[in-house]
Amino acid sequence: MHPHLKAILFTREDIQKRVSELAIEVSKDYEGKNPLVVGILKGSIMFTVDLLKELTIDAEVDFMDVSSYGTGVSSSGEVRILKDLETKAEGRDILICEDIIDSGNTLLYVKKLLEHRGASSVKIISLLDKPAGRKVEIDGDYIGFEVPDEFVVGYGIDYAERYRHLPYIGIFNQEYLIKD
Ligand SMILES: O=P(O)(O)OC[C@H]1O[C@H](OP(=O)(O)OP(=O)(O)O)[C@H](O)[C@@H]1O
Ligand code: HPA
Ligand SMILES: [Mg+2]
Repeated sequence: MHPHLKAILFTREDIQKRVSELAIEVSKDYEGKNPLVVGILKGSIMFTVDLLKELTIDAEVDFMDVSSYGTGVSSSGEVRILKDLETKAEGRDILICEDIIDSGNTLLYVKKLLEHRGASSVKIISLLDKPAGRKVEIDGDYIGFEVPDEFVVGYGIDYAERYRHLPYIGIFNQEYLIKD
């Protein structure tokens, strides 16, 4: 385990197993459709790629980069688009692919935006859900795991851009917070 973590929540194997289960569910629900999977950079990189590899339906992928955390551990509430989709959302069945739903600010913003652009349907898949963090009303349609009210990192998820490379997900030890 990385020395800056307090505990491991989900091992590489736990994640692989759950991603496969989610891919089966998604493939069944989107049978005969050609969904646009929208990965939200950067936290969802590993999840988006691993999920795509296991889908048994035709799917396309595109990415949006949105950010609201900076170097802190709580959402600023202000969501900024750093990179927009290259694909037209209009008329598409969109599956937003996220790593974590915490306050809900990011997903509420992205979901509303894609609906506004005329998507036929917009659903959310998130590997993690932290219900205790919620500040706005939004739910995922597919959730991998629920997590406690702790700051988690690994498998794409960062604290101040660190720990994304870890193949497992754990609880960040806040003794290692960067103080400025
Ligand atoms: O529900 P919320 O409180 O909005 O938090 C969830 C979002 O915050 C994190 O992204 P961040 O803005 O840190 O950017 P990153 O994905 O590049 O790390 C995470 O990857 C989610 O996208
Ligand atoms: O628990 C978290 N960890 C890392 N990034 C996050 N963004 C929202 N919640 C979290
Ligand atoms: Mg982040």
